Amino acid sequence: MDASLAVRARGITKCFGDVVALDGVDLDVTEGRIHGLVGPNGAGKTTLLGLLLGLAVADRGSLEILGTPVGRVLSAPDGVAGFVDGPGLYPSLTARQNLAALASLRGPDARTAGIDEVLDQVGLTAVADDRTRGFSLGMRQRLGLAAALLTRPRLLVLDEPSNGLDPAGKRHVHGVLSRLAADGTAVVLSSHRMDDLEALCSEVTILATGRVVFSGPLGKLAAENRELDYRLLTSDPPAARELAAAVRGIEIVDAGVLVVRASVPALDELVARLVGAGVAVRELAPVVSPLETAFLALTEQQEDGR
Ligand SMILES: Nc1ncnc2c1ncn2[C@@H]1O[C@H](COP(=O)(O)OP(=O)(O)OP(=O)(O)O)[C@@H](O)[C@H]1O
Repeated sequence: MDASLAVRARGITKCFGDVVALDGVDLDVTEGRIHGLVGPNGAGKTTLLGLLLGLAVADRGSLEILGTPVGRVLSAPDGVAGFVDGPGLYPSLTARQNLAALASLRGPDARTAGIDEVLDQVGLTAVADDRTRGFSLGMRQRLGLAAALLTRPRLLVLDEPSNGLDPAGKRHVHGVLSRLAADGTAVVLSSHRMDDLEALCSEVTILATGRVVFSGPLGKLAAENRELDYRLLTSDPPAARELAAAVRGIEIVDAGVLVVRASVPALDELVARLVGAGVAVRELAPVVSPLETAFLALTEQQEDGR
């Protein structure tokens, strides 16, 4: 057993009747890391998160959470908090009353953070005494996060936590999750937003039809020899086009707004030539992120193999 692993899953299989939702899934999540779970609809993400939260048990395989093997009986593992399919809230109670109800359900001996503290953490202090019936999706998501933080979890499990959040809300929640991870909490979250995952996660697991098609550091996905399309804004577009056309390994995809298809070494060569020719590079960014490119390629490969 590896003490630094918050989750160690081996060969996890979970079926619903004839549907194999998870098929021999291995997953390692290290303490203090934010681990992203991605996959097309129906890939098994929510099912896997539900197993981590103790909402269901696997049919086969072994699961250790925070160093303790999970048995075959339904129970929430100690130190784990979070939600799938949106947080469960009482609509007729205020945000503060919802949290107070949850804290009292946990009993006087439970490790519980202060209600004001968690409301402040998620940025809901101003609406603490409003009934949650009128809360937007983003506000409900934040309150769900506050409810999870109430338990001071060592493993936080979140299904699409950025759903419904505006850019400021998303930034706020990203800050909360990053600080938790810096303090040693492991965070596992699912998302369909590749930009969110790239901004937050150090590791990702890609699921497709219940199987892991990639698991590991994000950097490993953005392999340097992979060709991507890059948008290039410079101080002298005609000169940039001419220089791009002359670099071996660069294909001009769009000559209007300059988009080039290149591997990282060819792109480096182009940037060096631009700088050498006195052309300023104002923006250079992949049109589709490395994670999304890898995700699409890996899942298409799996679809083709079926
Ligand atoms: N309670 C259930 N009863 C029957 N089938 C289920 C149940 N829960 C999940 N499934 C099936 O298991 C498979 C995986 O579902 P799951 O919800 O885990 O996928 P997901 O990756 O979270 O999808 P999405 O991105 O759409 O939320 C799907 O085929 C789904 O229909």
